[in-house]
Amino acid sequence: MGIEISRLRRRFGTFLALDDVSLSIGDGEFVAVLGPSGSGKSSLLRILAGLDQPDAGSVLRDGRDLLALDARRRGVGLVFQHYALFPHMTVAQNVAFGLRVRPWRVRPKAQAIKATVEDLLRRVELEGFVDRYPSQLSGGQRQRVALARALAIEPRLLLLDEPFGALDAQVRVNLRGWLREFHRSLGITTLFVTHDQDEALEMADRVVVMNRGRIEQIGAPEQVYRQPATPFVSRFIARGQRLPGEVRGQHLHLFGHAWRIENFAAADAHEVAVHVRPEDIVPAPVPGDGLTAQLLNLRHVAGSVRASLRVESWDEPLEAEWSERDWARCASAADDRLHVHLQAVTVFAMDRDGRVRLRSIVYPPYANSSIAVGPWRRIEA
Ligand SMILES: Nc1ncnc2c1ncn2[C@@H]1O[C@H](COP(=O)(O)OP(=O)(O)OP(=O)(O)O)[C@@H](O)[C@H]1O
Repeated sequence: MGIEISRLRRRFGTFLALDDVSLSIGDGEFVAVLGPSGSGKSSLLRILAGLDQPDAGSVLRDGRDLLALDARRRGVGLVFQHYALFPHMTVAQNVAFGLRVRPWRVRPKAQAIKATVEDLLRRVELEGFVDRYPSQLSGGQRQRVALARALAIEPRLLLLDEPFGALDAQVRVNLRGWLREFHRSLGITTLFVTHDQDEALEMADRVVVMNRGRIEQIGAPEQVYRQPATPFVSRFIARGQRLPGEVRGQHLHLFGHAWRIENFAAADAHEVAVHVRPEDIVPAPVPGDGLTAQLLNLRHVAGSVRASLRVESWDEPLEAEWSERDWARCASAADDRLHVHLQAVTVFAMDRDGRVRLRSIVYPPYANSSIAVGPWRRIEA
């Protein structure tokens, strides 16, 4: 049955940190909550953990009111960005803490606690570290101890708030794969808060994208990346960049091409936004074909090529990203001029209130510009 979060609202003074947030989390699911700083991610986590109360809304676990339970009785394991390990306790004592402080009637025997600690340290691959103090561990090791400590109480829900936030880039990347595997072996329902797109897309079963206290989209990583529901998701997840597209009459006009628009209620399109991802601006296979582009600068980064371009007469530089192979193919381009194709663009149609009503992903052909734009997908408010 899992967890049913319904219409949560949290206000700080006049500021709405959570605005009507609803989300279902399946049993054993790994969900990432992704959003920029201040979007409400931690506020949501704190309410689930029992560290804060919402002003409105409900949270049910297996049909029961989770918010009515005291934080200690929620069966929630918590890991924060800054290791909250007790510095004066050894690794083993830290991991055992949650069990030792239980009322004596439900406290396991010392031998059982020792066995649990050993088992957990083996799982987090720190079995030789029982007697060390936190100051004698690396950042990544401390976070794994924090995870073992959170798991000692056998939580039904694991809440991770930027657990790798304070670690350096390489350690973060290593721990991603490790945590993903770890979750697979344990199967505990997990909510993982991060502002790092790669981290969320690589690890989670589903991603919840938040912005200004609201959920913009919930979906599988591939889905939020390929089919963003809003211009914000497109920008934040896929580095979508705005193009000078506009709807006039029954056509979408973009860089001198006009595509006929089908099944499109003008009332739904007070405004349109046309976005392109960096990897969808590709060098044209045939010289002279496609849109003209001026190369503003070029960087070679870890096997790919990142270029800033001015396309046609559009003032705003566009970022493109290619493989070295694609770049080699068009490197014959004379001086700083080349031709590019837009392989896919996303068109959002907004109503008068700025709400996205329709979205279409368009694969513009260059030889034939009479293709209709569509199909449109209705975006539910
Ligand atoms: N106790 C509080 N009093 C007043 N405002 C608060 C309080 N807690 C959070 N806020 C505000 O609510 C908004 C959401 O905060 P929250 O910590 O949930 O964001 P976040 O998405 O987790 O950000 P970050 O990635 O920076 O941690 C922020 O603008 C923050 O300043």
